[in-house]
Amino acid sequence: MADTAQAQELVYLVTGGCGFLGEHVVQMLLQREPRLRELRVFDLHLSPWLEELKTGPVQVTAIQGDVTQAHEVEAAVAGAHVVIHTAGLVDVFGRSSTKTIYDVNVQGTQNVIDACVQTGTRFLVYTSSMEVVGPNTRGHPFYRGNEDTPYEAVHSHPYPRSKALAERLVLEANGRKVHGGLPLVTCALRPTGIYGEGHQIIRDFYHQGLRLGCRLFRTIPASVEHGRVYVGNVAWMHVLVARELEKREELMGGQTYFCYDNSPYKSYEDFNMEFLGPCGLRLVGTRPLVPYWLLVFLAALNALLQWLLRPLLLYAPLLNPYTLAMANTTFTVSTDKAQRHFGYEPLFSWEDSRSRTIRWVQTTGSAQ
Ligand SMILES: NC(=O)c1ccc[n+]([C@@H]2O[C@H](COP(=O)([O-])OP(=O)(O)OC[C@H]3O[C@@H](n4cnc5c(N)ncnc54)[C@H](O)[C@@H]3O)[C@@H](O)[C@H]2O)c1
Ligand SMILES: C[C@@H](CO)CCC[C@@H](C)[C@H]1CC[C@H]2[C@@H]3[C@H](O)C=C4C[C@@H](O)CC[C@]4(C)[C@H]3CC[C@]12C
Repeated sequence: MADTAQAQELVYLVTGGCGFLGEHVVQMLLQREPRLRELRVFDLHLSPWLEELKTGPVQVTAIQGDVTQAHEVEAAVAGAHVVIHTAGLVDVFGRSSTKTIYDVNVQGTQNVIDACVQTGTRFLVYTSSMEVVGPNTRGHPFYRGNEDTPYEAVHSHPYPRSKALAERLVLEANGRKVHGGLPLVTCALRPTGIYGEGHQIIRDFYHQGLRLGCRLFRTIPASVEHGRVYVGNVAWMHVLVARELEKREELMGGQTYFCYDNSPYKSYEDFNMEFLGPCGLRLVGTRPLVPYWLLVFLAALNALLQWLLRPLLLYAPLLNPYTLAMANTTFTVSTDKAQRHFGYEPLFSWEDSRSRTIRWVQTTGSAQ
């Protein structure tokens, strides 16, 4: 818990604070922000673990609310010094309509910005995504790129499009006068694929592997590298940015930062095997066992079935043309911008991140 010897004066608001990343941000703030007086956790669905936090030295206020409702957002933001906006609809599988994705990710972000302006909150950290850059629909590789690497960002899917629009809103809001006359200071963090305790897709792959006799079958060439970052390090970056924005507003205001750490560059499937292997699963094949044209066909078939079945039921498998393109396109980041701008170093080593994730898969994996 926070060091109570320092003056506890700050009020933070974390939107989406009960999500996969949001929970880690909440825990990290409690452990690593000694100036915290109150932590407001705003989410559509409040988690039971919040109750346990209410007995600590920091006042934890749980707020059940919807970012699409401007009045709810404004009430939550009023009096906060810093807002960390992680709430979002993460959907690349077609579970939600395009309109719902835009309402939550774009209008919800606009509501957060407006609430900061109206109530006088000066510091806003936005959780963006690598997907505002790519991979693009043309499958161009982004190999060890950084924030300045030229890349043709072409979005056809509502999720990356919504994240790109929302990120632009946040960056354009930097410098706007908030209530009281001082400027708003904003920045955006762009995680690559996050992994760690609470990562639902790893759990799904684990259960799929168990059903297939402790095997998974390689579908993506091992040479396609996919950027991944440990959730604890992403949370740590959020906490550091929130802390440093005040001191370095000229340098950091309006900036974007990829989230990175020392996780190895691997294909999506080989990376997952770093955790699933020690849990008893095996990846069969050194090369893809299914020809690529067949995967393309199956992905298109899934999209067609989703569309045909929509009036009757929700059919949203992992494989669709977009997720196939993502998994099959190299997108890796190599940058030190966060280190240069605000002194970020990963808090968790790769070995630590890996063993924490393995432990989590082992303990929660069989409980389904
Ligand atoms: N998971 C990743 O690999 C990844 C990578 C890059 C960026 N991101 C971004 O990180 C953020 C968090 O993602 P996550 O993986 O933790 O997702 P998540 O779904 O686990 O968490 C999102 C949280 O937002 C909440 N939320 C959704 N709609 C809301 C609404 N209308 N009002 C209030 N709360 C709402 C959800 O209840 C949930 O608790 C998102 O903005 C996402 O775009 C995630
Ligand atoms: C072809 C399949 C057979 O094994 C594999 C499908 C894997 C996909 C389901 C995932 C491959 C890449 C993932 C995405 C990536 O890690 C980055 C993301 C950014 C973030 O903002 C949200 C999550 C995600 C879109 C993530 C989702 C799952 C993949 C598409």
